[in-house]
Amino acid sequence: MLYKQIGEEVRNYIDQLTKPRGSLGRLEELAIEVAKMTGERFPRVTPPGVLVFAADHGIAKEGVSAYPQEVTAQMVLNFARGGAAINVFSKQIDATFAVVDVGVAVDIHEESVINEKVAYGTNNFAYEKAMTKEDAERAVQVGYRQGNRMIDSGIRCLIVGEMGIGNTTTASALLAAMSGRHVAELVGKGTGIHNEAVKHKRAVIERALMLHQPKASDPIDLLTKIGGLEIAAMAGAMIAAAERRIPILLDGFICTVAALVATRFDEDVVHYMIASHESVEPGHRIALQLLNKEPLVRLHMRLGEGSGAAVAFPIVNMAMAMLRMATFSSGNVSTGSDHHE
Ligand SMILES: O=C(O)c1ccc[n+]([C@@H]2O[C@H](COP(=O)([O-])O)[C@@H](O)[C@H]2O)c1
Ligand SMILES: Cc1cc2nc[nH]c2cc1C
Repeated sequence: MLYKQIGEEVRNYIDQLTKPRGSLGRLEELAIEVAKMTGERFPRVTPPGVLVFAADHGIAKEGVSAYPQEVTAQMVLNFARGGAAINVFSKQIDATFAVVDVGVAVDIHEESVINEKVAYGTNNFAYEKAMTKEDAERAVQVGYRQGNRMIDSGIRCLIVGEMGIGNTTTASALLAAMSGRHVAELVGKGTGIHNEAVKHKRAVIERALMLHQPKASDPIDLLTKIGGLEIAAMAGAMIAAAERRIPILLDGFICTVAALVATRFDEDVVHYMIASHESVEPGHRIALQLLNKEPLVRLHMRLGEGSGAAVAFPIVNMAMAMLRMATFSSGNVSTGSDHHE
């Protein structure tokens, strides 16, 4: 559970720093939140860790993505060679980076890719269950193990990213099931499909939900019927981070849906999450609302990989730096009157 007392102490301390009370806005709240998570009065979020899980989706066969399934494996190789957006952004924030194959449809022959393949992609959930219960559990455990491994290496903030052609369809199905909202409200263009294809994507998801009737409160039932292997692993990694009191910086739509799945395993995990950005994908706003999180930035991004979280990370880091300011007494600055708010 959270260190509420330390949070209060940090709140009072921030009011002694040499600035008008409340003038650093959300940064003040971020410092208090991270202090409550970590139990530290001067928390550090560096170095951050970026853990990308990749997997394929049988539902891609329904023509719901703008790109072919092979792109998942091709992008995994690109991550391994440092050519993706998340590689460039990770370097920029001095992050520890790792990519895990938890369910890509082909074998990946690349040493730097962690091989934790649970299956060669999921089944097409338009017609059958996405995976077995055992595979859903295994994928969560992969994430839990890899999350712990990354934390063991010394990271102080976890960014969980993903790569998986078709995964906005999977994430939309999961979100519709968990939220009870209409698919039409939350479905979007993913990698960039046209309006007619969005209608088709919506119909595919609606039919699949009718077929499977997943239980909204049962994460293994959700993952088994309409889930994704990388989404399961992301949930597992978040559970590990929360247990270890490591702040989790959420990324976009798929990541935030994985976060919701994680809260279905353990509702306390939500207290360790910080929302980074708001993706263009319409379901993202809904998923963030369900977690009761306000994003730090809106940059019209819709890439995934952990990229939005990496972009927002310096803001979180800046909030921790704020705590190193002088206080009114140490800095010889006069305090204001009692008339301020
Ligand atoms: O993070 C997001 O909000 C986001 C929004 C749209 C697309 N993506 C990425 O694009 C891929 C899924 O898109 P799609 O159209 O194949 O379902 C997957 O690899 C995600 O990382 C990610
Ligand atoms: C090229 C490409 C890169 C990605 N990164 C995350 N999802 C992606 C989807 C595509 C198509």
